[in-house]
Amino acid sequence: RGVLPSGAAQGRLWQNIVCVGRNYAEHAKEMGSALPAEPLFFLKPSSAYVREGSPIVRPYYCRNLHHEVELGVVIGRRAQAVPQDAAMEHVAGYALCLDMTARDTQEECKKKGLPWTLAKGFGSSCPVSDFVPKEKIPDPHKLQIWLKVNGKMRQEGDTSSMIFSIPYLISYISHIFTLEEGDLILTGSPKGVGSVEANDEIEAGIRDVLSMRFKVLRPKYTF
Ligand SMILES: O=C([O-])CC(=O)C(=O)O
Ligand SMILES: [Mg+2]
Repeated sequence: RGVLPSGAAQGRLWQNIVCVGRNYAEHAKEMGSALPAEPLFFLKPSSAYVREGSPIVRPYYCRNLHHEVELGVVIGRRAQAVPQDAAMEHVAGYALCLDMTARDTQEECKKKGLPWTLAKGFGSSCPVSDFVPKEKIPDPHKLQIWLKVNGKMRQEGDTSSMIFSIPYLISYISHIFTLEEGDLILTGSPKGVGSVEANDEIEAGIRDVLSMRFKVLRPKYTF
């Protein structure tokens, strides 16, 4: 229906954060990864959200914090084992998201065959923009998403280049677990991911729709 998710309306933001990896061929290539035959998923805790005005904090164990700009899809209605052709009825709208990644930690996890939680799920790893109701986005596969660091363009991608489409992803995920109102799906990063340092300013946007800014802080604690 395009209604604002109730949690978001109360400033509580989203629920589950489901991330898709390697959904753009050129990003898979820059990471040295093979193209996925099936979608790759991981989760972030809902406490990973940050909104504009709050900083992105590099986790203490990370020496190489990377930005990834991604289109977020906000679920508006419970989706359990939905077919692709009905999947978009479960979408309330969109948000721009950053999948902040401890890249050095992720490399270690990959080498050891360990899960990516430390690399992807730390507090403030999911900056999100304002909610955009779906009525404002006639075709989510025709959006240009971009990201600048300190005013310099780093990422420019077109959502038409996604390997797996939004209805395919919703249907696929909904056959694994139930998606609920307020859940957010990060649809993967285009190429151009790279490092950010303390005090850098990240600005990102969906062309002609919105933009957002976040500052990067050094870790509060070191062990
Ligand atoms: O860490 C990665 O490269 C996987 C990922 O999140 C993406 O492709 O957006
Ligand atoms: Mg990502």
